Amino acid sequence: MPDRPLLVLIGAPAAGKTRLGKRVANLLGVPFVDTDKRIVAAHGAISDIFAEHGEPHFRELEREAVEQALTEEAVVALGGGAVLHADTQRDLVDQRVVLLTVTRAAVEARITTGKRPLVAGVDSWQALVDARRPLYESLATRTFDTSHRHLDDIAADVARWIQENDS
Ligand SMILES: Nc1ncnc2c1ncn2[C@@H]1O[C@H](COP(=O)(O)OP(=O)(O)O)[C@@H](O)[C@H]1O
Ligand SMILES: O=C(O)C1=C[C@@H](OP(=O)(O)O)[C@@H](O)[C@H](O)C1
Ligand SMILES: [Mg+2]
Repeated sequence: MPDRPLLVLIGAPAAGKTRLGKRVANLLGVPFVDTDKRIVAAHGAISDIFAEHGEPHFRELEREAVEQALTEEAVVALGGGAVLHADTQRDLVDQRVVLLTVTRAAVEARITTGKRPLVAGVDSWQALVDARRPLYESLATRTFDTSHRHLDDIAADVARWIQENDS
């Protein structure tokens, strides 16, 4: 059998995919792959890619990173918009996909960095999430909400669920 992720994390910007994914990988003793981090390492800052080449170019770079990550035995965190790519939607159908959710109220304190070109503030975050919600939900095997609990506790729940459903 070819290698595949133990888990793929999807969901809105600042839902906690990157931070939670790292913790779950540590608990399971497997590598952690964040597709955005790979894009930045290979091509530079995401805001610069958007500014210089536009979102469609970023989505193609992202697709390459996702395609590679889906061949690795790792916990994989995708960028929030990676699921917009039709090939990625198709590839996620037979993966274990966890959707992370967060409320508007809880996300407000998390989106202050300016590192996400599509998220200028909480209103643009909300519009983006409203548009994507059906897609996120259709791809998810399970959903965990990150609004009110510590990441360590949520990561422990996710890792336990994977160990109980090991296939
Ligand atoms: N459960 C949580 N409680 C408090 N802060 C959180 C929680 N989950 C994520 N964060 C914070 O939100 C920010 C975005 O997290 P990150 O993992 O980068 O999200 P994503 O990868 O989904 O965009 C980080 O500053 C992180 O510390
Ligand atoms: O939702 C999106 O379209 C994006 C989310 C970001 O990742 P996070 O979801 O990890 O913040 C990053 O890939 C880029 O800014 C675009
Ligand atoms: Mg992230």
